[in-house]
Amino acid sequence: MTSRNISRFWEWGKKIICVGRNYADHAKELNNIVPTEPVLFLKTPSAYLTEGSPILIPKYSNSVHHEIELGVVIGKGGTTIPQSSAMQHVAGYALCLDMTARDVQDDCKSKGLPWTLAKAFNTSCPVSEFIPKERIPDPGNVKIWLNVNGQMRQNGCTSQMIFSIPFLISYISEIITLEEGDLILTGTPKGVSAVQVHDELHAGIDDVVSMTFKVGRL
Ligand SMILES: CC(=O)CC(=O)C(=O)O
Ligand SMILES: [Mg+2]
Repeated sequence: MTSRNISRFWEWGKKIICVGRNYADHAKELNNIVPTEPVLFLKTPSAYLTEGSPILIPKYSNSVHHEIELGVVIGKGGTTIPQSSAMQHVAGYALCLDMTARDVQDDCKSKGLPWTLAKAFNTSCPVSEFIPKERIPDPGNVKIWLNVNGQMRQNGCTSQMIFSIPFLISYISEIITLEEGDLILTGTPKGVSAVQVHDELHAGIDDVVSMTFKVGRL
């Protein structure tokens, strides 16, 4: 059997589990209630995008927003993982975008429908290179930022998360068995806004990693 390389986790086709409203400032900017339990939703592996290919706005949306997020790559699977050992299940990190068709999400919310069309379309999860866990010793205290065409739009710190990474791993693993190669998106800080065709999105985690994506349309 050929062994797979975790540094290309996006090719493995495993789960993308997303946490919403994990930063109070972002929940408030969208007039959402600050949650007392994590809000979870999923993206499909066809959402993955790596640098060099454009983010494609789907035909059915006129308002796709950027959401910059720290992604946690699972290295060791498990069910009902205690918080105390949760970090032992982490292989590393990736900077991620949770591209969101906000107009469609608003419509789904008003009708009580799931967010799949808004969140899980192809190219809705651009990712940076894989970052081995040793390169981010304290993932609960790193700056994540994003600019669009050179203008800063998002500049947050993971210390602002409502639910910590160990808590999220433990909470999620009670409901969904985590597997090697799964990715957890940990939520976005404030500053989300709509992107336009030809925009250039440039984002980073402190001085650890940066990534650039262009926007196109289907
Ligand atoms: C309202 C949202 O889209 C929630 C979300 O994805 C987040 O990161 O917060
Ligand atoms: Mg998000």
